[in-house]
Amino acid sequence: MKYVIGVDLGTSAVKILLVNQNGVVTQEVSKEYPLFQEKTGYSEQNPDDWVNQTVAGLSDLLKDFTGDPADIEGISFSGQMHGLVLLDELGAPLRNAILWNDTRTTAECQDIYDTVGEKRLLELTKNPALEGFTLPKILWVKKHEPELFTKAKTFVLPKDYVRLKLTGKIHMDYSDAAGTLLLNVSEKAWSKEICNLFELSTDFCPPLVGSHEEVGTLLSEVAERTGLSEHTRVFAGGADNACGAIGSGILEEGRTLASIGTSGVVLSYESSDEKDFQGTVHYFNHGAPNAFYTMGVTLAAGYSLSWFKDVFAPEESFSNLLAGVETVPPGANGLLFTPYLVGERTPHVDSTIRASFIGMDGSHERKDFARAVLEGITFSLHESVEIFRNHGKTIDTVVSIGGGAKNEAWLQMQADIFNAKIVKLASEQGPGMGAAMLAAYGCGWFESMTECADQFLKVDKEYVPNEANVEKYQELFKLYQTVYTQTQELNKQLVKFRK
Ligand SMILES: Nc1ncnc2c1ncn2[C@@H]1O[C@H](COP(=O)(O)OP(=O)(O)O)[C@@H](O)[C@H]1O
Ligand SMILES: O=C(CO)[C@@H](O)[C@H](O)COP(=O)(O)O
Repeated sequence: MKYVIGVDLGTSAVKILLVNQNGVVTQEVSKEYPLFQEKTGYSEQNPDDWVNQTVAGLSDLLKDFTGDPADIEGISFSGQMHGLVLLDELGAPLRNAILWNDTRTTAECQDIYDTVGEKRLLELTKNPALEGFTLPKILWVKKHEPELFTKAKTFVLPKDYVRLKLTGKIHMDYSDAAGTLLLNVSEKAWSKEICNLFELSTDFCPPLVGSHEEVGTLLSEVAERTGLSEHTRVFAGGADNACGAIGSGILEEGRTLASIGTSGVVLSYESSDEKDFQGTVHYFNHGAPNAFYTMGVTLAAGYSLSWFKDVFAPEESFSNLLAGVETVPPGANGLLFTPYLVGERTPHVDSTIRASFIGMDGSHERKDFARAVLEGITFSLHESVEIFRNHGKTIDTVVSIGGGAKNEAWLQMQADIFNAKIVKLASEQGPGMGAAMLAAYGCGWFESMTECADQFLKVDKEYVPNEANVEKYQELFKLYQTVYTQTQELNKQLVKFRK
């Protein structure tokens, strides 16, 4: 039997899947790394933690693998998007990576609008200037750490750094480059116009490749440390949401994905770059050749639940924490939660808004709070579903992946809040599966990504909306939406009291 490996470099951990030619996940390893939040709005990771944990994970996987390592034909990557990894001329990181959920760059986003113009930026990149994207982070380092910036030879995104250390070769794929705000998304080329306006030489941007393209083989010392064969073929891989889409079969018009990792996204396939959402949702290149996707992003989706667990039940498992939420009625007995722990992106581009619990009552128990957190996260994702519906998309079926697909009550809640059928696949690890599928397609096992999806992806269970709950949630969603407008000004005034 032949195998491929999908490496998903998430924000909480790297998750590695060994997948056989039938699409069955035969082994899984996960290794965590820390997140550094030195100040409010800051979010960083050490790029070498990613590499060390990926190598350690691959080595654990190979220790338990009973076959011949030469049968593992290919490996590919999925990675948290947008994170800035600045490299010196030797390819060493000059500082910690500044991540997608770091919102320190509001001033730099304004600079981008002032310099490029809002309309022109949308024409070139198909996206607005958002704090989480990479160009604002580059400009922040240029302004605040000028000496360090003079040593910067190039930049990469998180999974590109790991791939660089595994192969010695530097690349960035289109689906991830789309989130930098330096790519002309339609032309699939670095925008000379934007680079010139910010005095960035085009050498500063790494060579571009397609997600399924072969970029080399493993360095011999990496093969030795992991137990993999030196001949393992390495394929570029893609942005985690592009890979999540591939790993969930979002490969044709009309397909929708809800992914709840650290962030949460609602994503829709686009066969062309021609639709106009006026920047209300992100518009990126897909990991599948010549396709696109649109998506709305909740910054703290799974992160809200992990935060709640870390603060109020640090010793307990997620399943313990969520035990009993199904016995609490919709609306959590009058408790609402908004998940703005690190600010928000969709539909409110706002780096100063913070989360709220509204309606706390002396009778509330922990399970009411847990249900309110799940509902708040799901309401936030529903804001993106509504944007898509308001632009004429039909959303009647949604594939759910990530943490949100690990809990039955949460899956049913998604069906009731989105008022759509929710599909849970055999593996909820969409991005890792998508990366494995890119390697399988790259190895030539299939004629197309769709053929690969037909073979690899299996439906496990479907959840249909409960009419009575749908009605209750429609009323609650309107109340949820007013919390943002009612707390926006209050949060601005609280900024000076934050860390
Ligand atoms: N058993 C569970 N039930 C519900 N949610 C879970 C469970 N286990 C993990 N999660 C959620 O999933 C999130 C992690 O999802 P994952 O896709 O691995 O994230 P990332 O790719 O960002 O590292 C956590 O933040 C947590 O909130
Ligand atoms: O910023 C975005 C998308 O624009 C995030 O979705 C990141 O890509 C992080 O993903 P996870 O760690 O939540 O998977």
